[in-house]
Amino acid sequence: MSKKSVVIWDGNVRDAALSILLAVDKNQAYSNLLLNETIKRHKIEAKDRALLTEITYGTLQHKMTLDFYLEPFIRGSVDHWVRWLLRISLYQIHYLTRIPPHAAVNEAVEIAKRRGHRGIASMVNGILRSILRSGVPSTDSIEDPIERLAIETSHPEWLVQRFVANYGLEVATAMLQENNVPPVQTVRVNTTKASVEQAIEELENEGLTAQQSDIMPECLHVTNGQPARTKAFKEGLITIQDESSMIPAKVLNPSPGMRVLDMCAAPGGKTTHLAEIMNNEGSILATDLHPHKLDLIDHNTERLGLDIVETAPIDGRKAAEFLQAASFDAILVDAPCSGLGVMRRKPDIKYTKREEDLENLQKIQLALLDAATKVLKIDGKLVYSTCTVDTQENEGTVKAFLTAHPEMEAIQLESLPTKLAEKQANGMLQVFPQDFGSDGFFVAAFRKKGESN
Ligand SMILES: C[S@@+](CC[C@H](N)C(=O)[O-])C[C@H]1O[C@@H](n2cnc3c(N)ncnc32)[C@H](O)[C@@H]1O
Repeated sequence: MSKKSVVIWDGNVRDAALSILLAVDKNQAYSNLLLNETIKRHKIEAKDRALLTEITYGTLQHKMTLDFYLEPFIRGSVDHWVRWLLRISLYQIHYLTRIPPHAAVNEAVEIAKRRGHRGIASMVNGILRSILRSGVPSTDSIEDPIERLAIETSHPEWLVQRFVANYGLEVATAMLQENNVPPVQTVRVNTTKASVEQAIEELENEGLTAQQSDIMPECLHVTNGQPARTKAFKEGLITIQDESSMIPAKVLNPSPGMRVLDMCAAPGGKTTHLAEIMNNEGSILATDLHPHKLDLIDHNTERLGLDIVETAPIDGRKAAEFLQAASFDAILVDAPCSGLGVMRRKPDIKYTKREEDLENLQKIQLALLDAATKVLKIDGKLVYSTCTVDTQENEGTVKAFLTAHPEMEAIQLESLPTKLAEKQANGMLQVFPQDFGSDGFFVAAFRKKGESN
């Protein structure tokens, strides 16, 4: 968050949603962080929490579509906050069937009176009631298919264009639509402390609903309740993590006793998974460019009771200057990336990311991988992962890396659950959000060849 934003809570869900969205827009606050902070600070109860989350995320997710729907009904210019009020109100009217439209209009009018004056309230009332009478306009009038898809799914045109060019219209459309579907909460069971059955039982004893995933065995889908607030979490039985983020450690699959490097490790979601897979035997060096982020890794390892992890502030691109050559059995490079696979969780990314932001990422990714090869043992395994859906940063980086490193070879992704293993091709796996309802993610694996092979 660039500026500290604090949202006042007076029990009015729509007003709080409006304040969050205004802060996200004006101060470049992150929607997920500000929403969580608001809920925590004001101890907002479950019912209000669910509606606040739904209205805030939903409005942000559908912002461009809502603007298209509102356009014919707005005459002249309206204040910034009034536009956001119209968006949250139309979001409820158009997308939330359980809220009676007149209730959404009345709430909007009250907020307009409180924040503005009677004149604004009457304009808001007029606009919303006109939409209720005549319905929202059809997108059929948009001739250009990319522009239409951009408006219908509320993504900027450059992104739609890029996805279509990379993956074709059908896959891109499914992905753009899925980005507007709220994610399922998932947690990873710390198998050094509890079995999957025990973790489910603990969570259910605390009133949550959890089921084992049919993809990743150590993953639970939590459909009711807040796992981060449970005793099971505090006692280190679980980690909050998206199911796709569990793939890289599974693919690296280090054996107990190995020496492992996790090069871009903070906040430690994958470091701790690696330590669990190693049954807390061996050693892991978890490094990150930003020293202040290393505390997050330490907190996580402590909570989970994993003591084989050491942390160090190292720029991964310079790893060979600080670490012994050919000294690691296995290395994970979970690289900085454009994050286009996680837009469901962070819808503001859609509107703030620029195409030029993506340009330098491959250079950093290649520099990290290059350094990793130097500190990897012969026959050692290297896994590269990103939480993005972009051929340049994923397949493109792999191709450039293999060209520059004849001593490295792409290898099959092993130890993956069948449904995921089936999707790999040439030592690479691209998961789209629409595949399993998890984040968009990419993983590739390599082996360092010996002298003679
Ligand atoms: C995708 S996140 C890592 C998430 C982490 N692996 C996890 O599972 O919790 C990428 C991380 O790379 C770090 N980073 C960025 N540039 C780096 C560099 N040159 N060397 C090391 N780490 C870097 C960022 O600080 C960020 O924490």
